Amino acid sequence: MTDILEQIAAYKREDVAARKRARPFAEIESEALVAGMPRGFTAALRKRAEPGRPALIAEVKKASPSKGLIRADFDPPALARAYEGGGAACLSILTDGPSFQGDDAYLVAARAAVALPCLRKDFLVDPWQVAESRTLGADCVLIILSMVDDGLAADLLAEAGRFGMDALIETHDDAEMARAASLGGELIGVNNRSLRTFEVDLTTTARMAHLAPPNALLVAESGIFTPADVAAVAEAGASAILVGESLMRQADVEAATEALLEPVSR
Ligand SMILES: O=P(O)(O)OC[C@@H](O)[C@@H](O)c1c[nH]c2ccccc12
Repeated sequence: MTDILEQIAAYKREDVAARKRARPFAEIESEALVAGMPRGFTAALRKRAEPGRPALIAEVKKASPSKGLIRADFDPPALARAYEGGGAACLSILTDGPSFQGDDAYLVAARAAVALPCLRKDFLVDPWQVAESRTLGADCVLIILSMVDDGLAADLLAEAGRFGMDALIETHDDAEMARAASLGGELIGVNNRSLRTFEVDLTTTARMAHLAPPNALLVAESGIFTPADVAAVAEAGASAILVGESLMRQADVEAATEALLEPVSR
């Protein structure tokens, strides 16, 4: 059975092959090396995180394979400014077209509108994409362990480091957390949503947090809707949260961002 991850990996490999033909590695690499200073992504999260109050990575997300269209009125620079004003520490911008209606231009435009570090949210299957991400302004890339083997993950991580970028290593089960730890990941995410079944379970973070290396910064990803959800993953050990849908569905994104980060009294 081919699940969605395999489908995505297949079209990404084709897409990257085409992009590479247009811009060989030596060319994209030299562009990446002169693309300016990355904004420290992990550093910004560390600076913002407080005990019981995780730092927010706010996601610019138009649509998803599980939810379809999430936000019709979609203006990446305006959304980026709303997130910044509402207290986000960093942004995540989806650039995958086929599954998420993202675009490379959304990353460029959103980053230009704010001072926040930006994650390029896409599916990496080739180190060439890390260099490309830097040319688009990305300060951080995503490495989804369920899509890559250890050798490729290590190459992607090293490539990010070479360009001064951070990498968010995404896990979904105990075995992947063990792989993230042995890769020496400094920024490790637990996706509460299975990318294979789309099932969301917020307790995934709590079940896996104790396996994260103590020096890593832990990010709880997906399915976070309320200040109580934020408090629950913070209690489980997350120092940062990655939130898209729940904020994208609000008319006033800035106010919703502020409200989500409001501490809950218990
Ligand atoms: O919209 P949500 O449920 O708040 O989730 C955001 C983010 O975690 C999610 O978009 C995501 C996490 N990992 C991914 C990998 C690929 C695509 C998307 C994702």
